Amino acid sequence: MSNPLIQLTGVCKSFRGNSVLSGIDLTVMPGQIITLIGPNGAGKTTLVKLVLGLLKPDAGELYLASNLCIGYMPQKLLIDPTLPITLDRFLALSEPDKQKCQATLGEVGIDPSAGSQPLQSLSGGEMQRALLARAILRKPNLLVLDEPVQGVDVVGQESLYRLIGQLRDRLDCAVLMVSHDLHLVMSATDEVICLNQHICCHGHPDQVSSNPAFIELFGTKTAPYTHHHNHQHDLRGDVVTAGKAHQHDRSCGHD
Ligand SMILES: Nc1ncnc2c1ncn2[C@@H]1O[C@H](COP(=O)(O)OP(=O)(O)OP(=O)(O)O)[C@@H](O)[C@H]1O
Repeated sequence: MSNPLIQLTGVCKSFRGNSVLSGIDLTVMPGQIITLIGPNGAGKTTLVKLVLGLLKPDAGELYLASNLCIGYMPQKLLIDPTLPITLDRFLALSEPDKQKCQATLGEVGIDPSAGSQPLQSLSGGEMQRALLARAILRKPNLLVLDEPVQGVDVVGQESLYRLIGQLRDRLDCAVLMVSHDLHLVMSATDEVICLNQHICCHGHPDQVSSNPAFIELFGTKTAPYTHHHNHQHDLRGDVVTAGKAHQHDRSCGHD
């Protein structure tokens, strides 16, 4: 059996005496996709920063594998609107080989000719894909993604999560990501960790969605509902049946 890439045992973190994380146990195995989910202020980004080594735990153990190579995608990147930087130059800061950068752009679904565009001119979805391209340039064995679909419309979110799954398969890397929407990541994750300063519950997304601790945090209305697809969606995400589009709910007759 392979060794973990990351292992946290009993990790605690406080800021100015306020406990933000306590007793956190987390193991990330090679190839595994783990999603951290929790309300605002739950400590998700703090946990990510501990994994990245940007913060030190106050207590507990943090083990990082010696061969660990992390590709990080931040929640958002603030760029001065007057800064003259193209997408190509932005990627060159991480990887000087232009061909590799162009190939990576293609891999995340951006036309490589967009590389000459100012970074500030990219749409929200393109920017997230550009950040993902930068994160995978170093061929990491762990991708850390802090709210990767932020600012992306619902159809784009699904396709970005699909892309993350494809990248995991191709790069054979693990993924640790933060999300606010369990519904959307249901099919894209192997394990969900529901965090609210401590780990409230964890496991396969199906188990977590019916866990009382999850329902207490997110309510039954947001508890995700899943279905198997035997139908098509239109561009807005509605289901197309016999030429008519409708939105999914629990009363749908189809799978
Ligand atoms: N450097 C810091 N100094 C003081 N407090 C901090 C610091 N970093 C985070 N906090 C506090 O820790 C708590 C957890 O913050 P964190 O950003 O980890 O939450 P989160 O779950 O990622 O939230 P969100 O979903 O809103 O992004 C918040 O109350 C925040 O104000």
